Amino acid sequence: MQNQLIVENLSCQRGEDILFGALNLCVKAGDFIQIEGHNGIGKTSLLRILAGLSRPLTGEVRWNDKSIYACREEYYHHLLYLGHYAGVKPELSAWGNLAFYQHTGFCRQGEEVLWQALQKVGLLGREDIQAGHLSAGQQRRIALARLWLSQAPLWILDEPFTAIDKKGVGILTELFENQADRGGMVILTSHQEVPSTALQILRLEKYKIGA
Ligand SMILES: Nc1ncnc2c1ncn2[C@@H]1O[C@H](COP(=O)(O)OP(=O)(O)OP(=O)(O)O)[C@@H](O)[C@H]1O
Repeated sequence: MQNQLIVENLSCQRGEDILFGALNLCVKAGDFIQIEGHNGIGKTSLLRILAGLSRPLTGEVRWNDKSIYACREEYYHHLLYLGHYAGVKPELSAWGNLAFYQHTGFCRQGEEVLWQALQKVGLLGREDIQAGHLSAGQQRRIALARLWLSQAPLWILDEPFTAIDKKGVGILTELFENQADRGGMVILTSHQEVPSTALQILRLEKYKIGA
């Protein structure tokens, strides 16, 4: 069976506000989806619900026909979530961070792929510096380097292009297209245009309560 993420009748409340409701979505192998909408509409809130990090007001998220809360271990094995915070360990080097991720995540193994990942994100030559001493953009690149190691079928990425230059956006977009081509799934948010013809857009505005 191919992997599938099903979202049924999802609604989300934050504070006093219901941000969106009646959201249904079926994400299949090969899908590359951008969640679109203005600041504050609820994109991050939606991604956090899809990643199982917060609960919806109503509705359910299912991975391969099981509630994500009922198959947490399997789901987290299959999911790579990159949120606003890089999730990088400041006391470890770029190399150390990636080696740790390789050890704990669902990853391609071996030093060669780790060097390739460092090269892809432009951190060759800086691999031994403690991450905490690198710039915000360079720390972000350590987080993004995980994408080149990951074998997780589902990638949920909140603003992956933040602090990334135009060339980097092109390289990442190609990686996302490859992930979809090999039967994976990518769901992301972005405030900049994503240069891909494969991209499907989900406009959150459509699910705004009272819209
Ligand atoms: N834990 C919380 N408690 C109360 N309100 C919250 C909480 N988290 C988010 N919000 C509010 O929910 C709304 C949606 O936030 P969210 O971060 O999901 O929007 P977004 O579409 O990702 O925005 P942006 O494009 O600016 O990143 C905002 O008004 C925000 O202030």
